Amino acid sequence: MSAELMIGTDLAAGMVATAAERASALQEKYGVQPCLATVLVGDDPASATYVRMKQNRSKKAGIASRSVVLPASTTTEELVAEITKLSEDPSVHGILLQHPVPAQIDERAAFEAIDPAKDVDGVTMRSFAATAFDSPGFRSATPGGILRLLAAYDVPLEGAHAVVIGRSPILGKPAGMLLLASNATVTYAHSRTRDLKDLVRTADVVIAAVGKPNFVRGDWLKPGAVVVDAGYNEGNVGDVHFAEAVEVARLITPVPGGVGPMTLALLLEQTVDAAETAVHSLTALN
Ligand SMILES: Nc1nc(=O)c2c([nH]1)NC[C@@H]1CN(c3ccc(C(=O)N[C@@H](CCC(=O)O)C(=O)O)cc3)C=[N+]21
Repeated sequence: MSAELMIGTDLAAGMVATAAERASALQEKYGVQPCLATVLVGDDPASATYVRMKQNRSKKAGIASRSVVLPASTTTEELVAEITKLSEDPSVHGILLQHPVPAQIDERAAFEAIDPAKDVDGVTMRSFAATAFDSPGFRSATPGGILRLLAAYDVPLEGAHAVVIGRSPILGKPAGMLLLASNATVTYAHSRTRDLKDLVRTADVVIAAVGKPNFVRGDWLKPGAVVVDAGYNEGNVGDVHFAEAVEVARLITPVPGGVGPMTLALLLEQTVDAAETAVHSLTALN
C-alpha cells in the first residue's frame, strides 16, 4: 500500500493564476502593478536560488519585483534602515526578508521593521498575533500554504491529533496555531522532546519542520497518518524519509512539488492582497 500524494504544484498554479488575474485587474483599473521587494543578506547560494525563484514566479503572475542584496557583513542597523525605506516606499506592496540572515544580525529586529501592511510573508509579531487569535491578517507563507493544501485534500483536522515537529517562529510555531484554529489537538515537538518516535506514532497529522534531511522515519508513523514535509534541505531533500513514509501514510507531500510551491503561491496571493488594500485605501480617500 502506498500513500496518495498531496501535490502542491497544481493547486499552487491555480492560486498563482487567480493572483495574476487580480494583479492585472489592479493594473487595468488603477494603473497599479503589485510589487514585492525581496531582501537578501549575504551570499548563501541556496538562499539566492530561493529568492530568484520568488522573483521568477512573481513575474509570471504580473507582480513586479524589487531586489535588495546586501553584503554578509551588514549590521542590524543597516538592514533595519533598508527595510524601513521599503516600508515607507508607496510603490512597494510586499516585503520579504529571506531567512536566515547572518549571525551578527538581530533577525527579529529586522522582521519587525517590515510595515505590517506589507508583511506578505507573515513574519512579523503582528501577523503572528493575528494567526494566534485567528483574526484577519497575513499568514506565514509556509504554514499558510500547508493549511491550504490540507484543506484541498479534505484532511479532517477537527479533533485530530496534529504533531508539529519544530517550533521556529515562521514555520513550526505558526503552523501549530493554524492547526489549533482548525480545532486540531496540537502537540509541538522539538529538540528537547523526549520519546519523539512514540509521540509521532500517536499523530493523525504530522508536520515535519525540523530542517534535518530524512529525519522522520516510516516506523515512527501511525498507519494511515497524514504527513506534511515542510523540510527544504540541500538537494531538494525533505525532513521525512519519503520512501519509508509513503508505505505507511495515507496522504503525504512529495519534495519537491509539495509544500514549496504552496509557500510561493501564498506569498504572491498575499502580495496582491496587500496591493489591493493599498489601492482601496487610497481611492477611499479621494
Ligand atoms: N522569510 C522567508 N520566507 C520563506 O518562505 C522562506 C525563507 N525566508 N527562507 C527559506 C525558506 C525556503 N522556502 C522555500 C520556498 C519554496 C520552495 C520550493 O518551491 N521548492 C520547490 C523545488 C525547488 C527546486 O526545484 O529547486 C519544490 O518544493 O517543489 C522551497 C523552499 C521559503 N523560505
